[in-house]
Amino acid sequence: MFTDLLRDNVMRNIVLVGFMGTGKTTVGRLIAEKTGMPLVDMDSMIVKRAGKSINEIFAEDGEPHFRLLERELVKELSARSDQIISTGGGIVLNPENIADFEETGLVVCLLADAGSVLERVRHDSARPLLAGDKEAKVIALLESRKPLYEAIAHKIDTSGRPSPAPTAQEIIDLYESNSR
Ligand SMILES: Nc1ncnc2c1ncn2[C@@H]1O[C@H](COP(=O)(O)OP(=O)(O)OP(=O)(O)O)[C@@H](O)[C@H]1O
Ligand SMILES: O=C(O)C1=C[C@@H](O)[C@@H](O)[C@H](O)C1
Ligand SMILES: [Mg+2]
Repeated sequence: MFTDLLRDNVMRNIVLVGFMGTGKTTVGRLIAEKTGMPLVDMDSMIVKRAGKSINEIFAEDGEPHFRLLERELVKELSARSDQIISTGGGIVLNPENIADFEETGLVVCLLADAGSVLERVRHDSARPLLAGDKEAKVIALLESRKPLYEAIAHKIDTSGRPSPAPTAQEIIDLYESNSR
């Protein structure tokens, strides 16, 4: 009985993790469109609930407060099923977040090399951790977080892929083969 419940629930969510600019939001949106499952973009939900931007949360309340908001939202979302969840890039910083998501979903890590990330986030100033010398920050942060992203079992390297569509389809195929 218990194993039946576990088996029924184990692949219910699709959770996208990865560094900034790897395409979690964009690919999540496409998967939601193709499958009809609802999308929860964690950054957008945090912004909506806080009533201020991520830049404002970091500047006014500090990064530790943002990580707490993320942690609370992970607990809430991992208790639900049948959603696509696009996480923020720093979700891997707390291993409890990944453990919780793995309980009820397929966790997929999107990877991209520094050049591809820079190309994708070049004109965007909504990411406080990349303020200032964007190139230096991407290279340093990507390097320091690499082991955390590499530790995720399912990974897709999106480097040099001009379109998010093949990545979305790959994830849908993986989800379907894991749900069978
Ligand atoms: N192959 C690709 N896959 C996904 N996104 C791509 C790809 N090529 C270019 N992009 C573009 O990269 C940009 C950044 O993607 P997106 O905002 O989805 O990243 P993210 O992983 O959600 O970042 P963050 O962690 O900061 O929320 C988007 O404008 C998207 O259109
Ligand atoms: O990689 C990170 O630490 C972040 C990524 C974004 O998605 C946002 O969650 C925020 O800008 C922090
Ligand atoms: Mg995003």
